[in-house]
Amino acid sequence: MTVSEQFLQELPKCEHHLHLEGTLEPDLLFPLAKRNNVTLPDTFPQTVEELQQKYTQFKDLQDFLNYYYIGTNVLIQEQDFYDLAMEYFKKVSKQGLVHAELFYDPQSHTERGISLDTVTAGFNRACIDAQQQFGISTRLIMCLLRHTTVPECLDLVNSAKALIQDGTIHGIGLDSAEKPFPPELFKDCYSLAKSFNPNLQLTAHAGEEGPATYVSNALDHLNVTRIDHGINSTQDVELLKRLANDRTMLSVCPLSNVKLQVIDKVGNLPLQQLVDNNVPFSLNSDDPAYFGGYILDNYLQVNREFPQWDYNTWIQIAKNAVLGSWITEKRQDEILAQIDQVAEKFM
Ligand code: HPA
Ligand SMILES: [Zn+2]
Repeated sequence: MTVSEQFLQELPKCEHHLHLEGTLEPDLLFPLAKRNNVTLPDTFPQTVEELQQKYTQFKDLQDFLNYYYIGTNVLIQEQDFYDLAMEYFKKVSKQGLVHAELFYDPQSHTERGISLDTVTAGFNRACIDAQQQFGISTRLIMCLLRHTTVPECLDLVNSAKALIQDGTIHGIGLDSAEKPFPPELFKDCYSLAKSFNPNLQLTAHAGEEGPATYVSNALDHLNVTRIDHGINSTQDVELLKRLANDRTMLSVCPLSNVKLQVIDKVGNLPLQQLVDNNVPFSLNSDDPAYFGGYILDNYLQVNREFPQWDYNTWIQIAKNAVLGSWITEKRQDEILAQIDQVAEKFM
């Protein structure tokens, strides 16, 4: 028996794996290119329809990233970053999202001469407005691009010192092409960032295309307390026990995994194995403009392909997402109470 879609719509949801640059829909990309006089490469699709067609399938993570980084070129002014994030908040405010922890990739902008402060100011202003207008609480997570060099990442961390110290940047993440760049390469970058603020939270993409050892190495060498994707953790039973014991949450991205051909269908994700091993995970959209769905779409597809999950299973997933969020106990209690209210209504 599947649960009702109305229940999943109303269930208070927390998102932990969302790249703000990955919310750039084709129908915003082209107007921004025009507004900022940015010429896209000749080989890039020239219309919204052609671009949407391209987004129906990617060969792998790198194929997607090639489009993703071209897309970032249209973001120039502080207002562009604000508009981008606000479009995302408007959409997910209608999908039951109550809390969002948001990645952004400063190096994809600083390499084009756009300052870290411009990018962060635009995104942060949108976060403040999202709280006011939609009641969505937020955290910003600055990602290091693993295809760049360690000295470049150290420079970024140093330039972010004040933003890390004042908490504007709440966490550090690690993204981009995974397999050639194992997590331990970035050990010094993580420890430097943490030295700026002991309350800084740490996470990293691992075990998306890379093996389970990348997940263990991220835990051992980067001291992360969360793993992004992490689905290949299921290759290692001892690792699953460790994740369960330490309550290390995996931020899983079902539609992304299918679009990047990490898995052939959502139903083949090892989610039942995670449930059975008591490994906490949340369901997320990753780069929704590219992967064909926002957070609710991910919940709905998982429900269709895991029809054995009942209301209790879904409520536990929603609660694990709250408990894995980097928020105060007060905010956790608020969201947990909202979940109980919805549970009462449907069960
Ligand atoms: O899914 C992803 N994986 C790695 N890097 C990324 N950068 C944006 N999205 C992703
Ligand atoms: Zn990601």
